[in-house]
Amino acid sequence: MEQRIGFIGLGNMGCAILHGIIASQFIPASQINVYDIHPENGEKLKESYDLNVLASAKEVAKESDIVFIAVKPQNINEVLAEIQKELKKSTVVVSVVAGVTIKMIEAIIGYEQKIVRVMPNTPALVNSAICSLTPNTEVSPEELLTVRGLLNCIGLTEVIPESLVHSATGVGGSGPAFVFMFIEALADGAVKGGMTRKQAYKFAAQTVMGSAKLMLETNKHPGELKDMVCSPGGITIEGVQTLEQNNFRAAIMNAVEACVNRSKQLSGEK
Ligand SMILES: NC(=O)C1=CN([C@@H]2O[C@H](COP(=O)(O)OP(=O)(O)OC[C@H]3O[C@@H](n4cnc5c(N)ncnc54)[C@H](OP(=O)(O)O)[C@@H]3O)[C@@H](O)[C@H]2O)C=CC1
Ligand SMILES: O=C(O)[C@@H]1CCC=N1
Repeated sequence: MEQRIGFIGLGNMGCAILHGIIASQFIPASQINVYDIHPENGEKLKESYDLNVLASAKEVAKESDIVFIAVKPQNINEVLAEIQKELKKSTVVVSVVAGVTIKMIEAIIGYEQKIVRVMPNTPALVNSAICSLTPNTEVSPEELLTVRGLLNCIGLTEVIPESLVHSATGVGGSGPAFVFMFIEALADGAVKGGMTRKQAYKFAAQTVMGSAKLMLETNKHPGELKDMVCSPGGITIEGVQTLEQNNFRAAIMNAVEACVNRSKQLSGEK
């Protein structure tokens, strides 16, 4: 891949994507341009990778063919306003900013600019992300394929209509936080039973990872996989009943719904 990739915003999400891309060796670090308002964030990356730490968002926009915007929603407008004049017509702007719609971005950098909204998640750091992609009409199928190819090196990808990005945010973007809470709670249960914290985290994390891998690789329904664990008159079904009595599923659904609603609010939807 000859394209030069730019990152504006080197926080949790920007760095997770960047580390994942470099670890995949899909492109050399020398083809990556980065900028963060905190110079130390770029300097820290420079200690590990031979990438280009630039002095402004403008320079990243000027020197890159694909520009990832990975700042918080409250900061994106200033970034877009700053880079607008530097963007080439051929540059693809990739926004991972939750709740900020393509129209909101076009309103600042222009309706002819190529934009892809992406909703990634932090497992990008270990090349195990799920990223949704939503292009505007300026992005050609080949250009979308290029961006998708880049994101395929950090995990799974799915092209979705913008109407589904709120849900992708709730389940994919925010989902890892709920999974980590679940892992912590699983481990607490094991610690209550006498396991050390370290052992409990290892069992809990591997159980979640293994269960997800089992589902993704067998394509079996989660209910069927749950039933495979619940021996008749056995142990697991006791726990399942407890979770049902405590509205476990509803609690998770409500958490995703809360994220969807917040995303809609950020997008100016009712
Ligand atoms: N974290 C996640 O799991 C996910 C995040 N996202 C999205 O990714 C984006 C970034 O999130 P996250 O990485 O968590 O946030 P972070 O705050 O960790 O990272 C953003 C970085 O950009 C910096 N920044 C702020 N303004 C500018 C600017 N004008 N120019 C350059 N850098 C700037 C921030 O500095 P400062 O700290 O001073 O603001 C910070 O260092 C958000 O829009 C979020 O919605 C999407 C999916 C998942
Ligand atoms: O919490 C947030 O706002 C970001 C977007 C999705 C995950 N993290």
